[in-house]
Amino acid sequence: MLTGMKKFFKESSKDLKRIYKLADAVNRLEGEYERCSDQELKRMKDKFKCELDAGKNMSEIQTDAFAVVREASKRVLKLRHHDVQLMGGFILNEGGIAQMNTGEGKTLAATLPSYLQALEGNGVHIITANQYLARRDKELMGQIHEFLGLTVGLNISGMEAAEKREAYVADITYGTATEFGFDYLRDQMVLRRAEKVQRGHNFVIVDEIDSILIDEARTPLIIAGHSGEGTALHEITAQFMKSFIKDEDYEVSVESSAAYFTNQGASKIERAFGIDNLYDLEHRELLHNISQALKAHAIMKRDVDYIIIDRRISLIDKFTGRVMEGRSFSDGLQQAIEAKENLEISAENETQAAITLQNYFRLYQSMSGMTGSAMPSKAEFWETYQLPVIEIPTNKPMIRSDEPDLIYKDEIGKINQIVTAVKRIHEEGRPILIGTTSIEQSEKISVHLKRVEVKHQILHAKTEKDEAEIIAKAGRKNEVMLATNMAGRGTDILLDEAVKNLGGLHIIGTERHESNRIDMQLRGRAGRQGEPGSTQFIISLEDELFDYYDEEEMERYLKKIKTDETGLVVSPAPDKFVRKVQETIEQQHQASRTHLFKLEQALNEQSTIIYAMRDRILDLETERLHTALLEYIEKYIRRLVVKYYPEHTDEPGPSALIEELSFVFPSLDWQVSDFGKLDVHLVEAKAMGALAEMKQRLEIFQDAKDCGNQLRTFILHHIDANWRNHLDEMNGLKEGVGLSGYGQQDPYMLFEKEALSRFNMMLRTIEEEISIHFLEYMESGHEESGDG
Ligand SMILES: Nc1ncnc2c1ncn2[C@@H]1O[C@H](COP(=O)(O)OP(=O)(O)OP(=O)(O)O)[C@@H](O)[C@H]1O
Repeated sequence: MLTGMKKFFKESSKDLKRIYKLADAVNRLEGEYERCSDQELKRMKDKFKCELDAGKNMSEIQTDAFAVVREASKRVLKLRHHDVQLMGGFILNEGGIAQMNTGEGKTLAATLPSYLQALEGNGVHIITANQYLARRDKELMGQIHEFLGLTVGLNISGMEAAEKREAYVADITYGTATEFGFDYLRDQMVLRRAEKVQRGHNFVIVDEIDSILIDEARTPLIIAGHSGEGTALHEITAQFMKSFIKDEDYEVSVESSAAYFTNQGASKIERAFGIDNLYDLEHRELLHNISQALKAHAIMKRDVDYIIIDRRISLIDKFTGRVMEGRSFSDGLQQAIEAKENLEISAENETQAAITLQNYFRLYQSMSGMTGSAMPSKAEFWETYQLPVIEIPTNKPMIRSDEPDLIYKDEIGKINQIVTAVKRIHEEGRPILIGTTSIEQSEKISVHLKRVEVKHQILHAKTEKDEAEIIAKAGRKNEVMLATNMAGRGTDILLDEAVKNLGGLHIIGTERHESNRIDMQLRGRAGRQGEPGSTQFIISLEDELFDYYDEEEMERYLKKIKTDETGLVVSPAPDKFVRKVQETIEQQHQASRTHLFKLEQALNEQSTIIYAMRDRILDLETERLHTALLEYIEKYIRRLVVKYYPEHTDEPGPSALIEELSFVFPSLDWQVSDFGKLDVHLVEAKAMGALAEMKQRLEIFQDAKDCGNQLRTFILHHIDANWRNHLDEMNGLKEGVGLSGYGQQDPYMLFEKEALSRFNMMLRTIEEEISIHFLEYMESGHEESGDG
């Protein structure tokens, strides 16, 4: 039904009419539910559930359910859902993306479909942009659901497994995408079913969905284990890089965030390490290590890409300005940065499980989302995820004034203008939010504001613990807040009444972001709920954004520009130029997302197979586990027989077969002379006879205490170890696939083919290892465990 509905959604305007009518129907029910007592409202849950059990479908009860939630909200939070919020709620309920302007109250809109969907009892997940919002929304919106008799859970990082399980059992669970994704990955590594924390993937509402499916699309979640590589080399190469000079020893391509050694640089390394050719295969490890050291030295910036807290590196998400919980740089880069910063070097990691956020959300029966900035990516949402975007009108007309950008030739002109603008608006008493793209930049502007004695608060990843307090003050008279993108998506700055009369919050953007959507989010902190406000970007052509743009085109433009005496670019059409740069960069990003998405698909399917295989082992009872084990061994034996007695040859390979079989059945005394004369069926029969003996031994083994679980661990251990190896191999394979094709062939098809063949090989290796090690394991007193 959902697919049909989504097709229907494509015809957006027709849809809007239909949704209007539904909202109207809810309005007509208002009087009826107003007359209900609190208890009666609460009991509606049971009534709806009965109706669903009796065969009604959700669309038959949706208007009543929405009316009930609205009534509860009026009583509990004193907030009455606007009609546009009801409309957003219907879109979400049907698995679409509701484009609702910033500040329209998406959080409250989500309470409607989450109640309705939770009635089925399979759990609803609400994904917020960060943990601060998850907690805020759970505590606030949760009151409505609890009032209506539902349970509400909060899932945040650092919780014990038992607490997480409790959060997931709730009817509605709030949390961030990464936390849900990591829980899923951890669930794929448990050795007992009861250790899992999630209970399935039913219905999810993703707030700020463009942030998750677009901005974060290129960052996978990775659970890494230690592989225990040495650290000394990192220290040596980091030290060595300090003497390297840009454009002499290495070159930087900002566009692709990469740095390369020049010939001179490579020779320097070769001399220092006493080798002939750095690029020889035998120096692969050194080359890899020193390339990462170069990246750490030349590309990765402290207080931009990462911060150091308690002598440890934490990654900063440039789209949200927040620390990326639980993530570290992969492939030795983390260690290279630690060495550069003279920190203790952590053990190098090997991928144990990985998933991209998009693929995680594709696990759900139904996904829906909301955001104030979906429209620019409407086509991508449809093409990649088959998610329709429906634009919901605002409740009140938007009166915010978005002033044209001021574009300066250089940074000095820009900062002067920012300071002038802040002083002028500050004198009027209006609160100001200055949005920056990094901690480094915030600190720079802070110095200038201090010089002119403008008091200000600073919000960024290092001051995160004070976030709620800083935000609470930010809408008051005379307040100036300097913030990274942390004050972006979801941040709700409440204005004092006096401030509304002065003209509301003024926002200054100090850099255009790589994506216009992020600019929209920053502007969206002002003019919420029809309130007054204004915004303006004050930028310079020296901003980082322009580093990503084609160098020659940039130079050509710079030659043509005319500026006034303050350095403000007046022609030719600076705003048009900036828009073009931003669009070009967005297109590049989209191409690379599509590339990654295609590569991920093969691996995603394989993960599904492996995880299903694990789940089967987790769920089997001891006796069935034996059968499963014998099946593995039987398959392996049959494959061996076919291998050495291929169908159409007369020349069997008995001695090699016996050798391989003797790994599985070491006590068997088979002579080559017995085999040479036998035909293939007899060989197979004999091997199966040995298997039957093994079955008997298993039965004895079965009597031993807890043997079922030990056996489970044994099998899972072999599955997991091979899967980890495979993931590692696939990472290498992915790197080798360029955006362009090889000759006439489609690179993705080649990749898929290779990925499939390696996967099948891995499945065979799992059977082989289990077959070969099983007897050994039984004889060693079955003590082998899953950690290794
Ligand atoms: N029906 C309503 N009546 C009155 N106030 C409301 C209503 N709905 C939401 N609000 C208020 O509007 C403000 C904005 O709400 P919220 O932060 O949920 O917006 P949002 O759409 O999520 O914004 P963003 O896109 O920035 O995340 C909040 O202060 C909220 O309390």
